[in-house]
Amino acid sequence: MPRVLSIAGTDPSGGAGIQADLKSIAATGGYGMAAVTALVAQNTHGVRSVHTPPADFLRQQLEAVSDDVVIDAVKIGMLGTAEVTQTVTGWLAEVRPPVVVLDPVMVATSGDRLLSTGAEKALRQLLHRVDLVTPNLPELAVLLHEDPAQTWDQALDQGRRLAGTYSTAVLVKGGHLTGDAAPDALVVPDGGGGFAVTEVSSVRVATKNTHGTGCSLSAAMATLFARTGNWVRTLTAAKAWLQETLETADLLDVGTGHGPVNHFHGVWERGLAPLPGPAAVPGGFLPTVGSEEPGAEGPGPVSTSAAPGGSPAPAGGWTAALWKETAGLRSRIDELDFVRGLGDGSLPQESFGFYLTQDAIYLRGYARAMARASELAPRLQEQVFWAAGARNALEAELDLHRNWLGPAGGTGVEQVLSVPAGTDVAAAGPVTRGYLEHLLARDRYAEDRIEYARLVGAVLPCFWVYAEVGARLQRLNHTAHPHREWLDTYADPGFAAATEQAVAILETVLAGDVAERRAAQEAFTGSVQWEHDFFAAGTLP
Ligand SMILES: Nc1ncnc2c1ncn2[C@@H]1O[C@H](COP(=O)(O)OP(=O)(O)OP(=O)(O)O)[C@@H](O)[C@H]1O
Ligand SMILES: Cc1ncc(CO)c(N)n1
Repeated sequence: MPRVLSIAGTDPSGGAGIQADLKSIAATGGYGMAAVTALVAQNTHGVRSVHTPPADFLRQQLEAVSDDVVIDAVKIGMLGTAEVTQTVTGWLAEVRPPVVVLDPVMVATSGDRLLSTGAEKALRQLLHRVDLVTPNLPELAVLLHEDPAQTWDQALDQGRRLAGTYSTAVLVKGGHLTGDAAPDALVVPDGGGGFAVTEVSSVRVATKNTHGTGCSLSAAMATLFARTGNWVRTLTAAKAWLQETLETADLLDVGTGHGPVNHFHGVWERGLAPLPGPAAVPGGFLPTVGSEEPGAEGPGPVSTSAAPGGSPAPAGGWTAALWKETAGLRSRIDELDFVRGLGDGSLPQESFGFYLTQDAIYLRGYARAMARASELAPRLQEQVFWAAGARNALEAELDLHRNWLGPAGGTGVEQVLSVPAGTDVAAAGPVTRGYLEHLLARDRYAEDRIEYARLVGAVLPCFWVYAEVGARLQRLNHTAHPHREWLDTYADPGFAAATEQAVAILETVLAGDVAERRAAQEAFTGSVQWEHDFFAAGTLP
């Protein structure tokens, strides 16, 4: 568990500053520590007064930690004075923690100043020493000596200038803009004068309880980066978590002004289940890498770095539980003659040919199920993801079938593909038919959101079981394996990354209400059973 140190001011009402940081670090899977820069008498209405202990005493706090504890990440918040800022800069130079995130706190949500004007110069020096800086729009403007951005494009431009000036990654935060979205973007200098810009947007939550969102987000970023080593993943996960804390903020009853966010709601809702492993992306927010240029290929807009040869991890407690629940069924899949034969290359050609022809029929229906999921998706990123998934099943995966079967077998595939979509396919075996009926049984549920939950559960095993089987079989692989191309497709890191995104969407759906959860769980378990039957049928040409 990463050991994360917050260096910040206090909020005795618990919503911002160090108190928020400790909650955020814990909620996102870190061990939280804290050194206090300033004692702030504040509540949900504003700041009453600030007491700054001697800078030398801050130095003693910092050394007490670093002399004893290995620090995996640092989050810096309110600094208050130039002397405090210089103390932190000096300590960082000696200790060199691996990750430093700076939230350049200048003004509280309430409008109260939290950084003396004389300290801005010292803050600029500190900027050279940090890995990520997370200014809100007014802070971004002050750091650049410019006027605050009025539009998101201006904000991104300013983000690029700040990143260029200080050679540091910048998280541009759109929380202060108006509109339906709460966009954020990571701007990372590429070393050659350019920038990689990754936008992660969420739907703006209608709540006045936003006290401490900036503190909470930056502490979560420090923690999640220590866990993932990847800024894009970190932002994706942090935003998904922050969104959940904002969506449930009104359930708290803390103060009568701008109340705090609900740091632990999602964590507790999931029943204190184990946190996702470093490879998992919790929540349903799918990043668009290079916002200027949406990903054109592959099932998802982004290719993250699932470990080659490993199968995708659950995205959180719900998917972990479901994955575990189907462990018995999945191990029966591994023991099937068909799957063993695929693994050791002994599978007869006719069996593989029969399987591929059935699979070609299946893929067309499967693509329809994903297209329907795209139609019903409540969030833009999911709409894009399922649409891309449908296209990928029809193009990349079907091409594999055509190529593999070659001209002779290909005739069979072309024949089944020439039948109009949605009509009865004479060549479909009973299992193919059954599986497709399960996937496309759309009229059983009246409400769209329930049908969406059911579809997400139903299509998921085809990603997840295949990514797992693909990864496992490839580990057994010999160089001249007859089904190598097939194994390569499903053991591909791009496929694993798409699977991770699909699993993250499933996690979001499962975290919905009981009806959504039940629909997704039943559909998922049903599809794992169908996957088993589909492979089992493959041995009977
Ligand atoms: N109403 C909202 N709904 C969804 N996300 C929000 C909302 N308000 C803020 N955010 C998100 O919270 C994070 C912090 O945003 P903001 O730009 O407000 O920072 P800040 O001003 O530093 O925060 P603070 O209120 O702690 O000073 C950003 O990720 C932003 O997109
Ligand atoms: C101590 C502290 N840090 C940061 C903020 C910004 O919200 C605040 N209100 N208080």
